[in-house]
Amino acid sequence: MAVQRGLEEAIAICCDHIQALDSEYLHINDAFMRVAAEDIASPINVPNFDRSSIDGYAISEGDLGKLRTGEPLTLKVIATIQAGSIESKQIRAGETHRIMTGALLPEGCAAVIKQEDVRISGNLIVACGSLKQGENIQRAGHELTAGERVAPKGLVLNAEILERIAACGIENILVHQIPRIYVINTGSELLLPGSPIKTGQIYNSNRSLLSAKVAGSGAIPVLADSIIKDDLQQIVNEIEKATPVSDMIIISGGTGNGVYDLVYNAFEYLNASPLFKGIDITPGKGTSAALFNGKLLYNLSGNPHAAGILFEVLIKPALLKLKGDLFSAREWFDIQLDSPIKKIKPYRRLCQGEMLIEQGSVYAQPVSGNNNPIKNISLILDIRAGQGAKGDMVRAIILN
Ligand SMILES: Nc1nc2c(c(=O)[nH]1)N[C@H]1C(S)=C(S)[C@@H](COP(=O)(O)OP(=O)(O)OC[C@H]3O[C@@H](n4cnc5c(N)ncnc54)[C@H](O)[C@@H]3O)O[C@H]1N2
Ligand code: MOO
Repeated sequence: MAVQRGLEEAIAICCDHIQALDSEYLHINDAFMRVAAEDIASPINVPNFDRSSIDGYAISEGDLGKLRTGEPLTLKVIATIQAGSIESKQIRAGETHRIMTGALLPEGCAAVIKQEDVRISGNLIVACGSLKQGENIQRAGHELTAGERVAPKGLVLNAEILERIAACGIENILVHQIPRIYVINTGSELLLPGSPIKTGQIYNSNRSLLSAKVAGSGAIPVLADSIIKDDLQQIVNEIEKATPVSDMIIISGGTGNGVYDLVYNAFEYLNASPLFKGIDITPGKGTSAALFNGKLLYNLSGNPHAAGILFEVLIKPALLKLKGDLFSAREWFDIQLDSPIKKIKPYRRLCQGEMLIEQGSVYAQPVSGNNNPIKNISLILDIRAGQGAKGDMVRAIILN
């Protein structure tokens, strides 16, 4: 039987019932923002040869010692080495090779002197000043050694990580499949934006809210074609339609105990395994979840304010788990309220907030409900029973 749960318990129960989606190999150019499904290690040293880190002149071991005496040293330029040249050259005392940044060092090269630091006279250079052994040389494996980990399993592959993977010469990457999240909005009062509205009707804004939240979490929203009326059979049919084509189903509306709140009845009708019915938190206290054919079914409040907050705190952790993302979970942290909550209540509440920086310190400004002027919502605040006065420390997560 489904029971009411605390928020943390509800999150854990949902996460315990799912696992990361299967993986597939993708070409590196198609892997942006996908999640690595295995540790990625460099198969080679990067670079895989000793190279010059500057445009300059290669100095042999013997000539390096001479330079240390402080006397100017004249060397004959006998070659120019371009980056990309794979020809192995040898440098002898009394000679130098002009060498470009990133080019293969000639054998016997002990350091490279900057071209700005030499005087050029025909095919001779005059160098002076002391150089350290290995100066301006990048050794093989300077960036990465063969076998070194470039990206751990579970990491979202951003531009910088993809650059490192490419630098190792890896062409195909094993990544998790992207979760497809089916969004169903129930409510006989709902209309899609663009349709003429009659008194008593409202536009379905949860569809935009939830599909944007899904997309913003790096998953694919799959939207029900139409609005689903508060009708048991319609809800059941839509869940049956959604299950084979998605990895998780989010249904808004119908979490209450009114005559037409039928989503949970649909869960029961379908024999879905109940996970919880109700969460001990406001808003969203009517939120429920069940497991149907291995997929999580969530029922969020129809109230968009509640649906948005519950998506962030309850659904997002499960979505990250489905993605195989082991690193993006948000940590709750403590922050001071810059202004009071409208009404202090004797129970735990979640609310939206803005992060403010004042004189180098960070504060949270609560933003309540749907009927506020649009603000840059950057936080969700967790207000404990009795909290909410200016200066109170509350818990928060940053939205991204
Ligand atoms: N007797 C009680 N009634 C209510 C309680 C209660 O404790 N006792 N709780 C209230 C709270 S709090 C909420 S939240 C709602 C929960 O409602 P439902 O999840 O059943 O959602 P609906 O009744 O369908 O809608 C609530 C509200 O939101 C509007 N809505 C619904 N869907 C959408 C949508 N897709 N886009 C935009 N707006 C939507 C809907 O028209 C309602 O105004 O129950 C309270 N009642
Ligand atoms: O529980 Mo309602 O979901 O407070 O807004």
